[in-house]
Amino acid sequence: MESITTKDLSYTIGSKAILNNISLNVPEGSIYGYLGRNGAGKSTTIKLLLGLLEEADDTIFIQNKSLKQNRTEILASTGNLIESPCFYTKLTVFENLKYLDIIYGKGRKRIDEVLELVDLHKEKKKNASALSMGMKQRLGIAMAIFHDPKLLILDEPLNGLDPQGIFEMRKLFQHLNEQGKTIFLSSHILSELEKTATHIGIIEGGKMVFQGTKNELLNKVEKEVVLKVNDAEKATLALHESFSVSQPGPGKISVRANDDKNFNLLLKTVIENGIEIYDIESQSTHLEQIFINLISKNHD
Ligand SMILES: Nc1ncnc2c1ncn2[C@@H]1O[C@H](COP(=O)(O)OP(=O)(O)OP(=O)(O)O)[C@@H](O)[C@H]1O
Repeated sequence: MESITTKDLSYTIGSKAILNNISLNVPEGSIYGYLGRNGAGKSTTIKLLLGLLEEADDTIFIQNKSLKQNRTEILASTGNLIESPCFYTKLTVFENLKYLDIIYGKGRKRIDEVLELVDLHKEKKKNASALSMGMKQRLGIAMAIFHDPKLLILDEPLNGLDPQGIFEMRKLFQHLNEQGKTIFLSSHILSELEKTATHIGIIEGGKMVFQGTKNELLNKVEKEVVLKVNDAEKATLALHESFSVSQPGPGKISVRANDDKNFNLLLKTVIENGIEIYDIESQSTHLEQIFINLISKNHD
């Protein structure tokens, strides 16, 4: 089942198209990273998903239910964190959760459970204002998950955190995900999502330019293999039908291979043609480069 689907979601402000036919498919149980540069449309999408902006048509479905028609029920099973965490700075960590318990009536056990989950039990007596940035963000998550929602929607939750804070948040996302929660989080930094997300959606200029599993994105990684050989001409001839080959220097050929099988075929072809290999250098395209390529294609 899909946790979130949008069917050609569009949004305009005045005459400006902010989102253009966004069709999200967020599988239940996934950690879905929504990636895009500043101004790409991530926050607008999230505000629409949370009913904070009103969509013109009936195009957003959460757990297969129309958001427009089941807003209260859907929001009751959703937790969210939009940019900075929301809590009372003059109350302690415990008091902030106690306050939520007055609203939800989940009991003391739930407060302890949540404190344990976000690893803030040792800080429960501290004033929220005295927490480190990472701890504040974790308190924000604690507030968002207190009512035990199935779906968490987080806008740039790693923004401003130091490496340790990012590491702890990642651990927390994985832990929450193992507990069955679907996590939809946005970021403008691919490396922030690369380690955490199971699925990735990339948005640029209000349009989706990629959506799929992280492995599908990783499959776009190309290896550039440089071989030092005894006969570069012969190697080029043997490979040119199946590969894009160039000769970067004397006795060297450079070949692009887009997956492990391709790499294996490349070496097999060279060896079967009786060419001697003296050295192999292999360099993968960085995922950031793939992101940039996908984005710039959209501008062509
Ligand atoms: N109220 C508004 N009026 C006019 N333009 C707006 C408004 N809100 C957003 N926009 C424009 O819509 C586009 C998308 O903005 P949005 O905040 O959704 O992007 P984003 O991907 O979340 O970027 P950021 O990470 O910078 O917040 C931007 O060009 C922004 O300037």
